[in-house]
Amino acid sequence: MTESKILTREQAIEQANQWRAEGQQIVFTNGCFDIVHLGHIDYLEKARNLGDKLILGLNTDTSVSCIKGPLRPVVNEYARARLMAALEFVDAVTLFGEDTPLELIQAVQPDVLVKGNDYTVATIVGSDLVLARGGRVETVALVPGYSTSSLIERIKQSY
Ligand SMILES: Nc1ncnc2c1ncn2[C@@H]1O[C@H](COP(=O)(O)OP(=O)(O)OP(=O)(O)O)[C@@H](O)[C@H]1O
Ligand SMILES: O=P(O)(O)O[C@@H]1O[C@H]([C@H](O)CO)[C@@H](O)[C@H](O)[C@@H]1O
Repeated sequence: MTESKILTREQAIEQANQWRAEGQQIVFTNGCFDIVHLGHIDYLEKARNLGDKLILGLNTDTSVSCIKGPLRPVVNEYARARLMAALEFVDAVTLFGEDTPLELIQAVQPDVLVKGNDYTVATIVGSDLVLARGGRVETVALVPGYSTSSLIERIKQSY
C-alpha cells in the first residue's frame, strides 16, 4: 500500500539517513497541495528527476489555514497525504505543522531542495541550509494557468 510512504518525522529522518547511506541523492520539496492539479504533478515529477528519492513535506491542515486562510484547506491532511503518497515519483511524505519546513529540512538534510518558480532560490525556506551543506536549490517552471486557488474560484463561479 502506498499509504506506507506516509512517515512520521522520526521515520522520515531514519529513511533519509538510510537512503543517504546507500548513496542516494535525496530531493526535498514541500507544500500544501490542496486540490492537486497538473502543475503539482508536473513539478513533483521533475523534482524527483533531480535526484534519486523525493521526500515531500506536507503542511498540516492548521498550517495550511495559517498560510492560505481560514477557509483552507478544502482537502484534509490525511487525504492530501494519501494522494501525494499514491504518486509513483513521491518516495516519502511527512506532515509538518510549523509555518515553514525549516526544522524538517534541517532534520532531513536533503541534497536537493526544490520549489516551483513562483519562488526564487533566495525566497525558498531552507535554501541557506542546503547550500551551506554543499547541496543544490532548484526551481521548476510553473505550468501556466494552474493553481488551487484559481480552481476554487472557477468552481465557485460555476455554482
Ligand atoms: N502551476 C504550477 N506549476 C508547477 N508547480 C506549481 C504550480 N502551482 C504551484 N506549484 C508548486 O506546487 C507546490 C505547492 O504549491 P501550492 O500547494 O501552494 O499550490 P498552488 O496551486 O499555488 O496553491 P494556491 O493557489 O492555494 O496558492 C509549490 O512548490 C509550488 O511552487
Ligand atoms: O504550497 P506552498 O504555499 O508553495 O508551500 C509553502 O511553501 C513555503 C516555502 O517553503 C517558502 O519557501 C513554506 O514555508 C510553507 O510552509 C508552505 O509549505
